[in-house]
Amino acid sequence: MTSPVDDPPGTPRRILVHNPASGDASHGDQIRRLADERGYEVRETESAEDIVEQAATAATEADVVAAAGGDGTLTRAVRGLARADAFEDTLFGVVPVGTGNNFAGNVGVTGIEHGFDVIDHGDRRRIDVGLVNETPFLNSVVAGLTAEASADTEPEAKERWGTLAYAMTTAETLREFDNLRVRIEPDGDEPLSCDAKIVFVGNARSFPSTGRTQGNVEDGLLEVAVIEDVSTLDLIEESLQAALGNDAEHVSRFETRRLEIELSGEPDDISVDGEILTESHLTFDVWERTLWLPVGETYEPSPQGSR
Ligand SMILES: Nc1ncnc2c1ncn2[C@@H]1O[C@H](COP(=O)(O)OP(=O)(O)OP(=O)(O)O)[C@@H](O)[C@H]1O
Repeated sequence: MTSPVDDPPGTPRRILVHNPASGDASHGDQIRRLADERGYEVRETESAEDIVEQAATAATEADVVAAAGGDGTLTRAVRGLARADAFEDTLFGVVPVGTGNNFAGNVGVTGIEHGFDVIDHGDRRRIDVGLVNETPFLNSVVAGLTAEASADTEPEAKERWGTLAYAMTTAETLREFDNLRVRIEPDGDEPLSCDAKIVFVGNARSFPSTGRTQGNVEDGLLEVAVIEDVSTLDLIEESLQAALGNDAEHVSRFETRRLEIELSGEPDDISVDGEILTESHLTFDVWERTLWLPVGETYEPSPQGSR
């Protein structure tokens, strides 16, 4: 490929951080070919932590840092940009080669070649980055009954139902679960507290209320859906209703910048962009309109039904 020293002056330097294990791991040749044609240096990652490190290093060397992977890879690459304090002058490109590719879908990137095209020709937006316990996330965090089950959720179900697949998988486990304590601090409003079985916190992704899963990712707010303390059978019903686009009785929705969740007494599993972490207390925040991101044609800044 073209070496950076051969580039004419003023050519932006481009690095693609590639997770060779994402998805079905069959994309290596295509990624290298397209990257070469379009002037990217490809750096392959070796582990989850290596994604963060390689993206952080790339951000100090390049103007465009693209990540080829699934949601877990993209989130970690953004953590790398944060570590390098590089949001101001780095364009972040998305090349979807994962299983679900939820984030790519929500920003209008539909495939590998399209991902490269969007970096060159897409509108450049500045989007929010969510924070959970000071760690950046892109899509969503799920705490409660469903998070533990999410690791077992089939990729196909994940793609079809999104977050609801977790609820449905959980329903199969039929086990007791202590409530979560949730404290929401809406801007300019009194804080409010409630108990919940499941809390969904979305940034680029919303808990469907009208069937649409793209969240508003430029409003500085997280979309919170609280599923209250209902019996497991009610929970299944609620999940199905929500999947059908109906608002369900036990689902309360909020938009807020700040939120705290106390897990039930001891550390528990939560799902952060599909990866399982173990925590006992969650504090959320938002870096508003921070990440420079080229988006595809179907991206909508304020999608209907994303509340
Ligand atoms: N060589 C590697 N480099 C980086 N990560 C790797 C590697 N091998 C395995 N992994 C694992 O890949 C995970 C990230 O996978 P990723 O989310 O990109 O793909 P996916 O799960 O197929 O897609 P999606 O999240 O969109 O469903 C990391 O959490 C890490 O544990």
